[in-house]
Amino acid sequence: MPLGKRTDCGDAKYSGVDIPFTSNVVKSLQSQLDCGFDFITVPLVAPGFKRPKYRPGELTMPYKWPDLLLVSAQYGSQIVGKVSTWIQPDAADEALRRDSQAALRQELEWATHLSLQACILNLPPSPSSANFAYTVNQVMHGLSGMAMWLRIPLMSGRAAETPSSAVDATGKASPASASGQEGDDSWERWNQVRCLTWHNAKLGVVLDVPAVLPPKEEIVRWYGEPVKALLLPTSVFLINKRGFPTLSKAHQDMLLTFFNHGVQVVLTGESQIQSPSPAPVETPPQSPASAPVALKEEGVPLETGHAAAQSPDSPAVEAAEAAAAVHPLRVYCEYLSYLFRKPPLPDGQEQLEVGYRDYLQAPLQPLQDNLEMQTYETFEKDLMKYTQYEAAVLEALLDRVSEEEAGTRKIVLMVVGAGRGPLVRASLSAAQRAKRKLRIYAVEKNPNAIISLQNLISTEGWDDRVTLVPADMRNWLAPEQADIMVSELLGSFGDNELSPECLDGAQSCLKPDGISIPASYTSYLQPITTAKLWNDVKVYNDLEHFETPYVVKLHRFTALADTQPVFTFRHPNRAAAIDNGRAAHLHFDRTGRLAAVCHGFAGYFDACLYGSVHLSIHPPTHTHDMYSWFPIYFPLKEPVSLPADAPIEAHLWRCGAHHKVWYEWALTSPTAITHMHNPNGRSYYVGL
Ligand SMILES: C[S@@+](CC[C@H](N)C(=O)[O-])C[C@H]1O[C@@H](n2cnc3c(N)ncnc32)[C@H](O)[C@@H]1O
Repeated sequence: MPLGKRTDCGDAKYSGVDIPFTSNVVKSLQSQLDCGFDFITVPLVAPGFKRPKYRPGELTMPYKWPDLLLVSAQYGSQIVGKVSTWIQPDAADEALRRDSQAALRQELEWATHLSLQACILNLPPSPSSANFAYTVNQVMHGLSGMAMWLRIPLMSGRAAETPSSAVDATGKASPASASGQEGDDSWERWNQVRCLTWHNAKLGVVLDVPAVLPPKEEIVRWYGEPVKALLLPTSVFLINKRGFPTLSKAHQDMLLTFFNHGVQVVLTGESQIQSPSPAPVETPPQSPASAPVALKEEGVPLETGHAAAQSPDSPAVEAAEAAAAVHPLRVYCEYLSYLFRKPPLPDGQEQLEVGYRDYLQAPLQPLQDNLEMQTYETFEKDLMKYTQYEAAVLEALLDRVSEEEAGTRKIVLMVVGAGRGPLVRASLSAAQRAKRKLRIYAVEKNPNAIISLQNLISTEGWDDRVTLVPADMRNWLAPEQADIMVSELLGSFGDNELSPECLDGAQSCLKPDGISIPASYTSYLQPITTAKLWNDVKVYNDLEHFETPYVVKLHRFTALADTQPVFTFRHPNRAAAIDNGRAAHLHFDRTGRLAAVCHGFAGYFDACLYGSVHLSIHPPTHTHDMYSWFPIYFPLKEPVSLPADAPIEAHLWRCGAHHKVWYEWALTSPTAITHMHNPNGRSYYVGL
């Protein structure tokens, strides 16, 4: 039974439980399914199993696993195997190394034969993981379904060196636990294996959650990584006054974020619910790593009847014991389900966007292509965008026409790229509010949108104020010049739908002192970790897709540095010779940041419509409640590993030829120089 029904949390509706090796897998599995878990993680081999010494070419002993008791569909959905923990393919000792490699291969092949959902492998303890990666890589290349989950401590050795910012289960700063190896960043060892296996999408991560959480940046670093599950020990839970397990606020927040990223949870360890009923503990909580402690009212699952404070022998505590008697982990499972369902469901728009999370889309080309009805409909639902335009036109009208002139002077306003008319409506509404007179030209080159515009004008009775112009704004000869030119030709990266080229062509229709709305726009770039998107591009197995920018609702990603401004365009552009080519050399400071991998860049824009009115998808200034644009993603063909603190240098060029515009990009520092992406627009360009 899944944790709950939430369309916004993907795979996270599934919870698993870790069990010891069993010779009766059917019974063990059934008991956990009855408790409410969806799958079990279980060792593939009995702990005491004596493997014969490795001899090349010799048949090794079969496992004592009752493989015929379950059908492959159950193996594929309800069982995750765990590889033996003694295995050390990179051990210094030659015999142990050879035995380990043979055993690792053998266990993985056995798991593959069973068609398990996934196999959990321990991160090798030695600093080098090359032999481990070598074997895993070979097995992965023959895999069709099964995934490999590398088990990594969430608390890396690096965090263990900076105890001041670690947070314990009660939410207080606390000395670090020993989960990570001192001085050794477990993320780096994961990265080594991932790089050696060339970012194979079958390789994921399961994170061991410690009682003492590492600093936030350690956790955030995993958001862009392929985390499949959190291993959550029962010892991390606190026991509340009513005898039920609960998690600290810090642990709850972390779990909820990972749930939201589609990450599953696996409960490990024995139940900590004591029987007979736990004594009420009124003293401050003890160390979370030791005995369970009483917690105040935080995180109490109301569904399990715990709303009011209870005495230890009250019916509620008895209920906790009774539930634990049915299955010792039942109350934990119920708590996880409660936590999963706790956050409010996303509202209408957010809910709509869930389906677009981390989904690669080709950017629109409204100049080269004619947009469809559905696309216009989507634009028009974004009320905030038009509210901002209306505010900008209002300000411009008030600045341009004084109170004294208001009754006599008529302003000529052109909406260039009018679509189905929402900017015409916003401009008329602004004029009404400003009490200024307006004559509008609605210029549109899409013959289908022109029909809609024509209908709109006559239905709304705008014929006396609005003139429809079916033309390309770049070569329309206007009967008069405009005071104000309004357009919305912006892409996720500002200029990427060729607003500069279109408006440069149209500005001959603007009076020398005329106003362009937007007045300017600036693009921004930010390096990111996004294993999901990078692997989705890799699936195409060609260069072209790595040299193409995508519009995407970024969700599972980590920002690796602050954004940097890239290109700015201002309108009207009165330069003697207009050149919309640009070259940006970007420097991203990463002082104090952890080692990470860069899978490419996220791009945004901030447009100044007029005066103080902006339209922005740049995270620091994002226009509230506006959702017309998702960010853009520029991938890197080869992900680049970044040492801690190392700055990033990147270059981006905007290039043009007579029929097209394109971007080229490269990362030039710190550790590697990538090739130049998209030379001469060979893989991607925007048609003029
Ligand atoms: C992003 S849509 C915006 C439509 C509308 N203003 C809105 O906000 O819903 C851009 C519109 O500009 C039109 N367009 C693009 N380039 C144009 C050009 N050179 N001349 C005339 N219209 C153009 C497209 O056909 C499209 O209808």
